[in-house]
Amino acid sequence: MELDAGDLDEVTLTHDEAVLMRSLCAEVVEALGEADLSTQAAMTTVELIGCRLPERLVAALVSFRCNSSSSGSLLVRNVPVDERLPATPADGYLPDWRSVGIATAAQLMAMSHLGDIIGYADEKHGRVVQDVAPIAGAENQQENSGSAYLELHTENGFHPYKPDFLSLLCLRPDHDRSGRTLTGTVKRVHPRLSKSCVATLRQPLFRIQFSSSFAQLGSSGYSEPVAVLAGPVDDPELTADFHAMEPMTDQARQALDELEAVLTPSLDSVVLDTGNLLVVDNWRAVHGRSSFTARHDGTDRWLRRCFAVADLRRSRGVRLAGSRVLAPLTTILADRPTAPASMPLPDVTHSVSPR
Ligand SMILES: O=C(O)CCC(=O)C(=O)O
Ligand SMILES: [Fe+2]
Repeated sequence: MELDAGDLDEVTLTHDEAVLMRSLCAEVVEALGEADLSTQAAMTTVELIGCRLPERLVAALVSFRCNSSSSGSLLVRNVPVDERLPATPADGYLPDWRSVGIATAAQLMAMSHLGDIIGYADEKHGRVVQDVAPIAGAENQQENSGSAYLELHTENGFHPYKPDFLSLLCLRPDHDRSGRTLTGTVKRVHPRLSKSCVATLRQPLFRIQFSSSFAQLGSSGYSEPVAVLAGPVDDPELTADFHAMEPMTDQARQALDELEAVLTPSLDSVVLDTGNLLVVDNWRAVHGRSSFTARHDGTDRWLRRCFAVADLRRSRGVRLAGSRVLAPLTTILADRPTAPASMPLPDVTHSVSPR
């Protein structure tokens, strides 16, 4: 069997592979029973059973983990999900993961090959698999509960422990199949960026506003200044958010606008369908979503999202022993040593208001 997946953007599981994966999912559900998913014990169970996933799928995930892909994403089709799905959760919060146990196990097993799965106490009660569904009244929110165009972003780019990978598993597409998930990477477009733009994007002249679930009273509400680009010239790491990122100088604003103008026509887009798992390299690609119309009738678009980090030990001090859930961001920041007084602060005199 050819196991070097190379630069692969897509894998479709064969019938036999999907049957094997479904039986492993059932095994995970059975083994976990009533267990709390956000514990190390549950993740060990997932990982052990996940070692037996179809070799072709594991090879693609391992290759993506180590080499990424030219699009910064990997789409896996024909992933098993539960035969009878409950209604799309109207409040974006499924009471019990076991009602979609097969899909949950499938996503966790796949993600366990990309890194260690984590959740954030600030988001959906720290769940390690979260529901992404449109919420009535939140249509225009720049959050995954909205249905308007969701601008391109690095997931939790403002967070000191942002995920290295995220995945979105589709349980239901929207009725009109117009909600397209978008991904974009600088690897594709770097020759089209001007030299001065690249030089500016490599400086820490940008700060990112915390998304609402992470912003608590008393916090500054912004990340430390960050650079948009880092690392290799022809395949840089990218941290961007075209909604929540605030350039701190006029030059930084121009550079971010140039990046957005160059990136937008180059995007990959996919209408995720039932059983499609999209994995995104959160260091190489930004993602977003086109608009769609929600009906709030129990059959709306429904994705489930999961995060993984390459090095779980980095966050040891901000998790309880045996837990995969990171403490609230305000607690993490409050416990951090303050910057030495001599550290120069970026010039914020030309700051512009966020879009
Ligand atoms: O709805 C989508 O396709 C993407 C949503 C998203 O960006 C997220 O849940 O992080
Ligand atoms: Fe996102």
